[in-house]
Amino acid sequence: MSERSPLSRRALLGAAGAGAVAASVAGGYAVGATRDEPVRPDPEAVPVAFEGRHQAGILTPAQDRLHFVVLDVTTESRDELVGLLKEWTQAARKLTQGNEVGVYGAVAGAPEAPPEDTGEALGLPASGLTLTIGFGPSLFERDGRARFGLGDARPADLVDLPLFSGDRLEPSLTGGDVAIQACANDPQVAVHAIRNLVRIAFGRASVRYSQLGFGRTSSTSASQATARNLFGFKDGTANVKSEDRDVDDVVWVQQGDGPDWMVGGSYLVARRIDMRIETWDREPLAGQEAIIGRAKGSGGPLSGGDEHATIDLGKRGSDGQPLIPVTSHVAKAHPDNNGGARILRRGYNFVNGTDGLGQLAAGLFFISYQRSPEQFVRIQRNLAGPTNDALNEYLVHRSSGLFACPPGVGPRGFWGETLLG
Ligand SMILES: C=CC1=C(C)c2cc3[nH]c(cc4nc(cc5[nH]c(cc1n2)c(C)c5CCC(=O)O)C(CCC(=O)O)=C4C)c(C)c3C=C
Ligand SMILES: [Fe+2]
Repeated sequence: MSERSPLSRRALLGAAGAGAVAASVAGGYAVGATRDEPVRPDPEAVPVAFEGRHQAGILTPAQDRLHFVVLDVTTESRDELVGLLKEWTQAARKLTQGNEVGVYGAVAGAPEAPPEDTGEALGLPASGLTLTIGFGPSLFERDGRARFGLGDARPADLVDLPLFSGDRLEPSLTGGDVAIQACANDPQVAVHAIRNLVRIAFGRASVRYSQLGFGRTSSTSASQATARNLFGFKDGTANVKSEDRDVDDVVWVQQGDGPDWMVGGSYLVARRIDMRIETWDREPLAGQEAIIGRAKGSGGPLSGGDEHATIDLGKRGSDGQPLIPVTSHVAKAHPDNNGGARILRRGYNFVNGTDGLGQLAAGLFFISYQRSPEQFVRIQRNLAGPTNDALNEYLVHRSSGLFACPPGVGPRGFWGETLLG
């Protein structure tokens, strides 16, 4: 046994505190707590449980940082794919609990060999790290040919998302076989996790693209304050929350929805949406608010009230016009205008430096989870296009991906066991 195993990275370096409060937290709820008693995991000390009925990182209160990676599987051997998923799971178990990858980790191995763990998270706590995996349509079938014997296992609605009006997708940022979402309250912890998982995949899968994110643009628990996006608006106010009565219906695949291996799982949509920041910044305040449909300061709907007041799409001003313009983003995205469709948003701001014109290469890495891809498609169809959502003038959708996230794993299970086990 290595000298540090099974201690956490922080315990290894002698920092106090982390181990003492290592209470187990399942998906953001303390063990024994009811669904009505959300707890806010201490971002520094308390690891989020890796095992459970559902994968963590979906209903878990959204952490502050993201590293999202999409990979293509380069082996065509089912055994090698299963081997990779098992190794990833073993590493993910350790990483999410604040431990190093491998038996000897970063510094306890043979000096002649490259370390098993890359080491940049030594001394850092688990930082609320969650790792969530999803499988793209191309893992099952490519160019009309089944892969890994999975042809019949592909859920009928796991197909590439349709091209929406106004989409300017870059092929290198679109599709992909496997997505892994790392969320943490420390960016170095999220980056370390993805770097080590990618390293483990060497020879079996290669990176298609990855994206760093900061400043969560959605809260997923009523215990969280609403953060702001790069247009300066509170984002996530009307999001589905883990405490909502109907959250299971919105997010988790149920028996009878499709293949049994997805029961307890969820569909992940990822879209890199570039935001025309400089153009937006020239828009007067009242114009910005009319485009969103909410007040910039409080986040309250333009129909009146504070941030969490109910939106009244029918309320009219003295001029007879709806107080929330019909082309505003919230009007177009509202369930009442989308056959009741709702989604759990879990996106992040990003800035990829500046473009060739000196403008911020920034936007929102949109992530949503839903029981069926149709929920997202319905809303996005209503938003997309120049004559629909007024916000579109300031947005460009650059990437698109749909991934089937299997249910959670048990103590001896592995990621994707219900599909490939
Ligand atoms: C297809 C789904 C959605 C995309 C894509 C999307 C992009 C996007 N949104 C904002 C900013 C805000 N969105 C807000 C609300 C909101 N957005 C969606 C869906 C998509 N947004 C929904 C379902 C809702 C809730 C509608 C409702 O029921 O009221 C808000 C308001 C605050 C809030 O409720 O979260 C803002 C602000 C940006 C900047 C963006 C792309 C870059
Ligand atoms: Fe939105």
